[in-house]
Amino acid sequence: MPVNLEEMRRCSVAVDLGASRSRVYVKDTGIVVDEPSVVAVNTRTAALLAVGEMAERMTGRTPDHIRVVRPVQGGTVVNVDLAQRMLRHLIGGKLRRTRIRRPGMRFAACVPYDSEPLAQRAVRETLAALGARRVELADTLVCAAVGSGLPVEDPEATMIVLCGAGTTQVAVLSLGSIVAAETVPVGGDSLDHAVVEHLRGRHELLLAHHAVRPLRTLLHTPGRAPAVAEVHGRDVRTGLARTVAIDIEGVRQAVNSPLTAVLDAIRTVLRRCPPDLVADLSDRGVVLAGGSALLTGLDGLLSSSTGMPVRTAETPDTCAVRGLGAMMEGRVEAMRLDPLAG
Ligand SMILES: Nc1ncnc2c1ncn2[C@@H]1O[C@H](COP(=O)(O)OP(=O)(O)OP(=O)(O)O)[C@@H](O)[C@H]1O
Repeated sequence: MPVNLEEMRRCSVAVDLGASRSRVYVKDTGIVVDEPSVVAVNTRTAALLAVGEMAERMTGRTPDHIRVVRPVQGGTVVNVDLAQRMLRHLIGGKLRRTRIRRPGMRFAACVPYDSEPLAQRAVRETLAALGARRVELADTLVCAAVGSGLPVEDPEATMIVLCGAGTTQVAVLSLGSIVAAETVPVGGDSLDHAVVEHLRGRHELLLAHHAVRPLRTLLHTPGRAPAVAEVHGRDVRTGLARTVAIDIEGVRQAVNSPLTAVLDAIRTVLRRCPPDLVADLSDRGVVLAGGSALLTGLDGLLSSSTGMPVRTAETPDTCAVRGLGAMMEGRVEAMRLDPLAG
């Protein structure tokens, strides 16, 4: 999906609808929304009870008549109605406070490079309900590369690994387009799942998904992390609350295991690239973006496994929406490839 930079410059609101978080960037203002893509609904009345952070805090704690729903999965809007209502609440009056004129508002949105036409239509429909007269779409990978400060329009290769909640996308870009790309269904959610399964198998302890987050901060480079940590959960057999001392190295190994799919994806993309571009990459290395790029030690793991330099983008979680914002604000110059005369 080639990005039309001319059309992008006419947009005033950029949206990145992620499985984990939704982000909205307003031209010349910056990010105005960065909240979990979660809604809580009363199943009896269909009323929306909470959105964003508030709805996420309700996960796993609701009575029968309240359902916590994620309207976006794997970068695809799976429930257009709830996604519209969620965004309307998250954006609220924020656009009114900017200089954006409502009639004729143009939106830009990023979608996975391999998204189906139906999935693209779902994004357009979602944003139309917010008053978008026109929606320009761009590849999330290209947006994240721009947001990471990569010179994507240059005739040199850049590699980006975008680690989200549900998926990881790997691509080599050159001249503003994707040369080769691969997606694997491994992201922050599967890493959390691996930790939960490890504790259930090794320690017979059931851990709530939100309780995994504090454990991540312990996964520092070997040598500096504590060897053991105390974790509170529920005993699998008795159902009673229990505290166990867990071995951090075991947790680290459990997290590393799904990451082999990411390494395979990197190798596949490299194999599909022309040798000249692979040579560029051995100098330039790989840039990690997406929220899961914040996982401590991920850059070191990928670097030691691929032999290439790996750096994590600055604020990797918001790269994609900031990249869209840079395109809207005209901060990305396309390389002119006009046909030569004669
Ligand atoms: N400090 C951190 N350490 C490790 N993982 C983190 C950290 N902060 C966020 N994450 C993980 O990053 C993921 C969210 O990343 P991101 O915001 O890029 O996802 P998304 O764009 O909503 O998802 P997707 O790209 O799959 O649609 C979550 O799984 C979250 O657990």
